[in-house]
Amino acid sequence: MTLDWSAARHLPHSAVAPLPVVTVPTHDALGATLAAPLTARLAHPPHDTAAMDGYAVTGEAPWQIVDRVLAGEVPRAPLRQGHAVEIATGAMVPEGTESVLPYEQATRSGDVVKGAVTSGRHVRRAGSEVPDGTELVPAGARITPTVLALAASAGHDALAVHRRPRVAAIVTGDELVHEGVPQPGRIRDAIGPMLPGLLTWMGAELTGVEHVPDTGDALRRALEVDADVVVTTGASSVGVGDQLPRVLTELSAELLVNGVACRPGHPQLLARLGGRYVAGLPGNPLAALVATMTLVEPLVSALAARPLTPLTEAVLAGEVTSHERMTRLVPVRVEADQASPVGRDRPGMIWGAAVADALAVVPPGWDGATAHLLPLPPRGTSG
Ligand SMILES: Nc1nc2c(c(=O)[nH]1)N[C@H]1C(S)=C(S)[C@@H](COP(=O)(O)OP(=O)(O)OC[C@H]3O[C@@H](n4cnc5c(N)ncnc54)[C@H](O)[C@@H]3O)O[C@H]1N2
Ligand code: MOO
Repeated sequence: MTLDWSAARHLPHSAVAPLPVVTVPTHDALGATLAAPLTARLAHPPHDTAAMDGYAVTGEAPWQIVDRVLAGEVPRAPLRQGHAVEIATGAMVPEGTESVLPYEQATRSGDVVKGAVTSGRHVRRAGSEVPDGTELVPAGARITPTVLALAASAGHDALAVHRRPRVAAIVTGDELVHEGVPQPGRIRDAIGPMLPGLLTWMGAELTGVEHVPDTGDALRRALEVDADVVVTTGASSVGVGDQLPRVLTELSAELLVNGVACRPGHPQLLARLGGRYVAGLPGNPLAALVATMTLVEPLVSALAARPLTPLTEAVLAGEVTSHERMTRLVPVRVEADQASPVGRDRPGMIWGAAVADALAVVPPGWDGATAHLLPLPPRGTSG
């Protein structure tokens, strides 16, 4: 049951329910999804606040300096005409304050200060930025560091969220080594080092990367890990050492995807096993990246109650040939709205993807000018 690439990418969204809603302390909510709109529990600023260091004043200059209020203090009395209170940025201004005169615009002589003010300047009025009860961020948004800052400033100690899906990675392949230059017949593990950053970037919480020998028993034991999703690498094809399809059949797993019509990455699969999902990535590193973006990213979004990540679109420059039956996923650099293939994109090569911004989606028979893009983690601008 090989699926068309686009259908395979959409399938986790239609077949997988979000993780249940839990309430977590705000400081633990980074990366989770808001299960309810984030609303302001208090006005912001909560009180009339000085926006500059200087003098809170009212009426016409000159003013007699009668007091000083620092951030965190409560003014001792309302401000009267002709009076000034020395004030710090962020401090609560006395009732009756019209404006704040910054030090730079003030002329002080003893306890008397003068200067030109515009009425209302440099005072942030209570609730002027956020009235109490305002809906700040809708349900379904990912809790980024700035959403977390907003939640805290809006008075939330706990948030109702769909937590980040917990993902365990299992790397198979008796030929793999994890340090140094491999001996003949062996190869360095490239996928184990790639998965943590990729999974974290897409909003999952990685529980660990386990290296497992190419035996059915070892794989079966490893699949018992406590996680929402188990991502396996290698062992997905039809070779004698390729245990995953056989083990999943023995365990009566429900196969949701078994093969995707794409190049590279066609021997990828998705199964439901007890309360967990198993995503099988092919062993070739570029194929594994394609499968992660095709099945795991939408699966993580679905479990986290987020919409399917929208694809961007760009003009596809250079010589790109389509496959007659398969969707090709081509590493490209993106500048303005133009995507240029970087080459070095054989299934066993990760070089091209390492210098690419996205994978261009080239459907079967494509001969258009533009293509959809699957963005990869940002790589900066180092060329
Ligand atoms: N008779 C067939 N053979 C193959 C088919 C097929 O349809 N019929 N499909 C080919 C395709 S396409 C791919 S992709 C691979 C998938 O193979 P597996 O998922 O079973 O992976 P392995 O056989 O274990 O490894 C394939 C290749 O990748 C290297 N590898 C594996 N893991 C890693 C890793 N963590 N880091 C770096 N490189 C890794 C491994 O040494 C092999 O060279 O099957 C084809 N064969
Ligand atoms: O997934 Mo394979 O070549 O399509 O690497």
